[in-house]
Amino acid sequence: MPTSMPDIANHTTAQTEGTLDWVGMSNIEMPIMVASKGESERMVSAHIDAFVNLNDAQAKGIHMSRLYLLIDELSTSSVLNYQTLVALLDGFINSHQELSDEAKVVFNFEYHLRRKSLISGKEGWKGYPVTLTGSLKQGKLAIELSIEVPYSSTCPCSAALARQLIQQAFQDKFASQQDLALNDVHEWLGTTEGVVATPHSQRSVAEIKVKLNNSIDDFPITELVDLIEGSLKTPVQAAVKREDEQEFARLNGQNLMFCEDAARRLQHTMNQAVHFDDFWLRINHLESLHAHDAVSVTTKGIPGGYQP
Ligand SMILES: Nc1nc2c(ncn2[C@@H]2O[C@H](COP(=O)(O)OP(=O)(O)OP(=O)(O)O)[C@@H](O)[C@H]2O)c(=O)[nH]1
Repeated sequence: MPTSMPDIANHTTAQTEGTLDWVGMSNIEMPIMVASKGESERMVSAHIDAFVNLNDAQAKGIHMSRLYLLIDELSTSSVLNYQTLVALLDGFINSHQELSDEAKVVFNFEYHLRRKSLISGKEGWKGYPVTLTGSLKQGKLAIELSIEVPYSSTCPCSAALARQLIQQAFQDKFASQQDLALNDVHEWLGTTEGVVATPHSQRSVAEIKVKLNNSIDDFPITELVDLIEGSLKTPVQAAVKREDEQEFARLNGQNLMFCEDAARRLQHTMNQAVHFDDFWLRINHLESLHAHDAVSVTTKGIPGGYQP
């Protein structure tokens, strides 16, 4: 490297002095090997944000290349797990000794899991948007896992209204008949005149964030997905045969929910999951009745924890 190259970051001072909360890079694209509990390590295509604070009010700027190269080393020679995420944050701060004492890194990626069909025994891939965030602020480490889980929700109000129409249609059809033949009713129920109305369902998304503590070695991505899908009961499906679709219809009918119901279910489940220090969740029902969404938000509610 020629010795005469200007080094603005080191040899100039700020035009206007001031400390900054975060300085760094956003949307760095890199392949990253991710270690998740119970899964083989796998490569994901990550979009990464990397930051340190700028504590020196006069310094021109941080050394972005140092942050980039530390992440690059993780990408090419290591695996992302709890320990390497913490080491990365330490590396950010150590590489900026006179400038920074806080660090933050955010990994966004799609994580694919094999998911089983409801009845047929088939399997298929489902991709879940995952965000892993690590920060070291005032010596305090925070590691957070957030995930989005799509599912189906059927409106309980619409179901009740549809049932009423079905009852009315039954009345209209059979009220005048003296001897009701079981076969006639059975056959009629199998027609669109019998089930004259169907409730509306919607693609819904549970967004959930959890604080991880250092008792965790590997990121519990699958565990979190299983908890959420097991609680809601109607996750969207990958491989579907007719028997799976029928079971999905039954599960939807037996798990009618407003966005409040879904949030309370997950709240209950997450309160039982003792090894997550804190949680935040947002339920989004992408309505098919309305053009807008029905939304509910809740947290564990611990002092100093997540805010709604
Ligand atoms: N701090 C800062 N750097 C930027 C920005 N935009 C681009 N860069 C570039 O990031 C590059 C890397 O900066 P440094 O990490 O200081 O590079 P370097 O001086 O070769 O590396 P060291 O010798 O380790 O300090 C420089 O070429 C900067 O111009 C910005 O907004 N802020």
